[in-house]
Amino acid sequence: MLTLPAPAKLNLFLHVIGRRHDGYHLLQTVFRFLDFSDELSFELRKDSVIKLHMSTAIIPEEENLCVRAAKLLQQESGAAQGVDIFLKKQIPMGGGLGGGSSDAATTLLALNQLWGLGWEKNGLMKLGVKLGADVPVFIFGRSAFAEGIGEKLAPIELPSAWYLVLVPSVQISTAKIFASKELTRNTIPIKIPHFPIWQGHNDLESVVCRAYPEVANYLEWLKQLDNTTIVRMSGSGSCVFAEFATEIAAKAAVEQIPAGINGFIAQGLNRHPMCISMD
Ligand SMILES: C[C@](O)(CO)[C@H](O)COP(=O)(O)OP(=O)(O)OC[C@H]1O[C@@H](n2ccc(N)nc2=O)[C@H](O)[C@@H]1O
Ligand SMILES: Nc1ncnc2c1ncn2[C@@H]1O[C@H](COP(=O)(O)OP(=O)(O)OP(=O)(O)O)[C@@H](O)[C@H]1O
Repeated sequence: MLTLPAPAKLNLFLHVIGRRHDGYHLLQTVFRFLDFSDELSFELRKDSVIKLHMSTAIIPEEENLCVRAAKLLQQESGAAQGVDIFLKKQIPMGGGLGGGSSDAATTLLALNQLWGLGWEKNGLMKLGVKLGADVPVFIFGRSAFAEGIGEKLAPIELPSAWYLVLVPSVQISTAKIFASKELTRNTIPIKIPHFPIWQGHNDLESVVCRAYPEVANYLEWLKQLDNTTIVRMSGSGSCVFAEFATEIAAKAAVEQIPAGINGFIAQGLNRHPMCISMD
């Protein structure tokens, strides 16, 4: 049995700078991993079946991104073996933390190893983007500045930071937010090496806040905290976060969360937790 983490990510900013002919949006964003993860275990099977095991089925098995990733890799590589996948979810779904994409990436990395395929990272990333725009960065394995639809990645080293993440009770469809008429799609492109992250913004934030007042209220609450360096929404929401330079400051903030609001603190990582075995 091989057990591996699938970490959450934050988009420290997310600028929408245009749109492709197929409707996908051109972005500029910074991805950062968190030490807050789902857990996946993999066990080889004697037959070619791909089977998912979860304590509570959140969505139909064949729609789960782990199963879709495993089937796609099996199909593209011609692997004859199957696998039992055991998934423990911790990352909120539809929260903008990339949980489904991270589960898919960990599955591709694990099966490349277990099935003895020997694919390079680049090949796995190209396969990954077919499953979702957020999948490649989890295979890339480093904090990154991303362009294109989120798949053109350049590594960056970010200063150490802790994050208070608030989890509104709504799940948000990424496709719906990108389809909004109100979305600003013409943010002026920036040159990342010289761009201060705190000056960035998330173009999806105002669209989400209008449709989901709970998200707007959570952001307002974070903004009144002391010692924050950034307060923003991640991805297409619903989760919002505040960045702190020290763990002490993040812990002081988490203690102030009003009853009934769900949140957690996590450290920002510059490497995917599997990175040591991946490189
Ligand atoms: C918002 C982000 O999380 C930021 O990292 C990602 O851009 C979304 O990545 P994801 O969840 O992996 O998204 P996908 O599953 O590829 O796309 C879901 C839907 O969002 C829209 N979409 C997604 C990414 C992108 N760059 N432009 C888009 O317009 C498309 O309508 C697509 O059908
Ligand atoms: N293993 C999985 N974990 C979570 N969601 C999954 C999984 N497989 C498929 N999904 C589907 O994908 C949708 C988006 O899931 P996810 O939790 O990754 O959203 P997200 O964090 O908003 O994504 P992103 O930030 O990449 O837009 C879910 O609503 C669910 O229908």
